[in-house]
Amino acid sequence: MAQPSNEILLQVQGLKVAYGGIEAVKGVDLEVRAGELVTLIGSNGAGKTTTMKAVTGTLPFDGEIRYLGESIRGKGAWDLVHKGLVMVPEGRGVFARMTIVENLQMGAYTRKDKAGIKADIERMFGIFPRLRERKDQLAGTMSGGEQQMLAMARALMSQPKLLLLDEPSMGLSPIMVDKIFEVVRDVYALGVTILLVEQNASRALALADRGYVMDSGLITMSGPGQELLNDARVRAAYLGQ
Ligand SMILES: Nc1ncnc2c1ncn2[C@@H]1O[C@H](COP(=O)(O)OP(=O)(O)OP(=O)(O)O)[C@@H](O)[C@H]1O
Repeated sequence: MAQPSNEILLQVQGLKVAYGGIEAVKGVDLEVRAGELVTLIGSNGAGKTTTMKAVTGTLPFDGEIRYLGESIRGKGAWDLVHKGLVMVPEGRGVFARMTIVENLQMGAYTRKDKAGIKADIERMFGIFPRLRERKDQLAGTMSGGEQQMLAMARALMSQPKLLLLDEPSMGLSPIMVDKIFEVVRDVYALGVTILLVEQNASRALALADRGYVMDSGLITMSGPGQELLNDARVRAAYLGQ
């Protein structure tokens, strides 16, 4: 398993985001270090996706967000993708009318190394055998779980330094949820740093080095994944126990 280092890839301090007059994020602090798998859990409407959107440069915000030690303020989303900050959004967003191989090639658009891209497509087929079986199929005709795998593989093609996954298990059957969490674990084991947003708190905390609990726009608890998993308040509020 990847060893967390001391290098802070992402640092969020006093983050506030409002939609019109409504504050969705009210002062969030969090950080992700190189090699970590960190999860952000919380119920519907807690502000998780809004936090991710601010981090990826797609929403205006108050407070500070630093990626690789530099403020992201004024940097466009594409700029951040080029620097390795890549998000797989909720709802996946694969290119429906392109094949799986074409989607993977699109994921590598920031790269010029043709041989490396070809080798990485093979590597993705190793991690996601289902995609190899269907490589010439149009992405829009794949199942929800297959599209989620493709979205993750496409993101990995850009060789991210920090991969943000927004609710990858949402809307999937229990078997596919198992598969997706296995894949998240495998990708983490490859050494990719991950910030995983999830409503499936028990599965996310079981995998994560550290977790943050978000409620009504604020971080209410944080700590090692296992510790949060065993915490009575977390169990009562998010695990139904
Ligand atoms: N574009 C928008 N305009 C107005 N309000 C919004 C917008 N997007 C989100 N919100 C509101 O901001 C709050 C936080 O939403 P957000 O999507 O960040 O929550 P979430 O924790 O990701 O929830 P979920 O798990 O349901 O996706 C919610 O009250 C939501 O209704």
